[in-house]
Formats: sequence, structure tokens, C-alpha cells
Amino acid sequence: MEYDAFLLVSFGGPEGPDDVIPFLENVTRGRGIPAERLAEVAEHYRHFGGVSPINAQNRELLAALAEELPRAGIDLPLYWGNRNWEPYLSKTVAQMRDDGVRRAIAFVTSAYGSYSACGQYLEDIARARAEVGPDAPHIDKLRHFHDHPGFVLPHADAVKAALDTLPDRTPERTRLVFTAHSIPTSMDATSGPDGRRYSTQVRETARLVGGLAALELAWDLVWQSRSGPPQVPWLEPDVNDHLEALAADGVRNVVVSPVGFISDHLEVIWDLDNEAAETARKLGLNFARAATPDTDPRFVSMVCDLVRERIDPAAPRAALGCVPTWDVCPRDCCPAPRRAGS
Ligand SMILES: CC1=C(CCC(=O)O)c2cc3nc(cc4[nH]c(cc5[nH]c(cc1n2)c(C)c5CCC(=O)O)c(CCC(=O)O)c4C)C(CCC(=O)O)=C3C
Ligand SMILES: [Fe+2]
Repeated sequence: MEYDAFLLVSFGGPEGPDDVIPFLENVTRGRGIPAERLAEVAEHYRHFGGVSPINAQNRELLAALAEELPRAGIDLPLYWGNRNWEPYLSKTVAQMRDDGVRRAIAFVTSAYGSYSACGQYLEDIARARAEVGPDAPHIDKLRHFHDHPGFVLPHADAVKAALDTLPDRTPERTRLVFTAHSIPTSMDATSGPDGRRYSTQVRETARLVGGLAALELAWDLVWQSRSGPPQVPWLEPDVNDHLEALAADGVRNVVVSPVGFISDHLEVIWDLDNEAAETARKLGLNFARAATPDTDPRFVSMVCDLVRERIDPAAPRAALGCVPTWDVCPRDCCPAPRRAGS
């Protein structure tokens, strides 16, 4: 396959106090999120001056890719578009059309399947192309990378580094706790062609990271940042409830590793570094949060490898686990959940 552009597709985040409410309106339009939950999340952003870290992280990733892609022999102009904030994907795709781009390869900032992490980004791309019209570039999305060494190894090294900060790591008293963004159980059930792709992939990543970081330690997979109305079931247990259960079982030391994320999004720096850390403090647990891949050189190289794979079918497809990945998701693989009143 021949490509003439690289496109980074991400979530987007507010860049100042006045952006917070319009951003949250973009994220939650038509999704039935209770007003109280929105007010709470707006407060989380305000703790950081209304600035999400995600846009700066994407700029840094682009800067790293601008150096690394040419070194990997891939000379493509780089573009960036978001779902929920500037630069909006539709404006970026219009710019690509104006620049004469015909076929772009897209890296989406999530490793996993599910509507929120994959299907919705595919919809965003389709909508942006439809808005731009018939001469919009064709856009292919790169595959899921939940078990790629460029994703797993940085997470594993970060867990080792976090363990080293704990005063004690006796196996009987120490637990690795992996987290990912919770989603409605109905969304997980319809993730991927056979269902439960999201929780299956996240569990596979946790297994690989845990095994590489500390084979002697037990690990658990739990969920964070639950949203939505209380009567809708989401993946459980919540990380805070789980820390309580661990403390009651005699665990004294925990490393929390957010394998569900590629960089320290607001959910990581608020929901873990603040809320979960506070929960641990109250329970008297020693707590360390492991870093995310961010611009680890192995992660940046992974993106180059994924592009290389798509250009050259003979290139190796690195994978450490056994949950399969593919280049093109089947049609309607991760459908939008049914909304209240729809
Ligand atoms: C699976 C998943 C990922 C990981 C995959 C991926 O990375 O895409 C993710 C990432 C992110 N989620 C983010 C922010 C938000 N997510 C929300 C709401 C929701 N997330 C959901 C799921 C996910 N979300 C779901 C099912 C909802 C309910 C509403 C809906 O069905 O869409 C809300 C509304 C308020 C709330 O209720 O929390 C906000 C503000 C940010 C930006 C953070 C920053 O600024 O650094 C990022 C990277
Ligand atoms: Fe989210």
C-alpha cells in the first residue's frame, strides 16, 4: 500500500478554563451523562487550570515521530486531528484535501478495541471525510497494539521502577494493580467480532506487563473513571474499592499501572495520582503509580513499525501475546451502544 500522509487521531482536551464546559459538551453530547458527573469532572480539570495534559502529549508524540519516521525510511507529512477539541479532525481532513493528500495512514491514541477506543474513532474519521466531501483523502487506521513490545515493555519497565520506590515488596504483602478506563458492560459485550475484545485485550496486556515486571507477584485487573448513570452497569471493580479489599486481605504495598492508557491523561493524574493515592493513604497502603509509555523511544518506534507493516506485508508483525490483531476491523465490529431514548 502507498501512503502520502500520516495522521494522528486523538481525543482532544481543553487548553484553558473557558474550554472546559464546551469540551465536556462535545464529549458527552447525546450520551446521557448525569449533570452531577459533568460538574465533578469539570472540577477535576479546574485543578489543573482547565488544561488537559493530552494535547501537549500529542504534540510531543508528533515531534518525536517527525524525527523517527524519516529515520525508519518513512517520509510522510504529519497531520493531527481530535474528536473533541482543536485541532478538530474535520478541519485537519479538509487541510489534507487542500494539500493534495490522497491516502493517509492513521494512528489512534488507544491500543484497544471497543466502541470508545476504536469504533468511535472510525466513525469520527468517516464523519470528517463525509464533511469534507468526495475529494476527501482515503484514511486507513493502524491495528490495535495491546501486545506490541513497544507498548508492553515501557509499561513493564515502569512497573519495575515503581516497585523500586516501595519500602517493601514481599510477595505475600505486595500486589500489582492494573487499571483501564471502565466502559459499560454492554459496550464490552459487543466489543470486537466475538465480544469482550476490550476486557480481553486489557487483561492480556496486564498479564504480559505483570509477567515481565515481576513474575513472583500476583496481579489484578480493575477499572477506573466510571461515568454514566448509576443504574447502567459498567466494568467493575473500581480501583478504589479494590484497594480496600486488598488492604482487608493484608496487602501492604501496591503498584498501580494504568495499562489502559498510552500517556498520563487527566484520568491518570486525577483519578489515580489523586483519588486512588488518597484511598491508599487512608488505608495505610504503600502506593506507587507506574508511568505510561508517552514518548518512550520504544513506543515511538512501535508507531513506525506499525506503519511499516502496512506499507510492506512482508515486514514482521511484532506481538508478545496470543489475542489476535488484524489490519481492518470487520464492519460494525464495535457498534455504538444504544442510548437512552434512542
Ligand atoms: C475506553 C475509554 C478511553 C480509552 C480509549 C481512548 O483513549 O480513547 C477513554 C479515554 C479518554 N476519556 C477522556 C475524557 C472523558 N471521557 C468521558 C466519558 C467516557 N469515557 C469512556 C470511555 C473511554 N474514555 C466512556 C464510555 C465515557 C462515557 C461517555 C461516552 O460514552 O462517551 C468524559 C465525560 C465525563 C465523564 O463522565 O468522565 C471525559 C471528559 C480522555 C481525555 C482525558 C484528558 O483530558 O486528558 C481520554 C483520553
Ligand atoms: Fe473517557
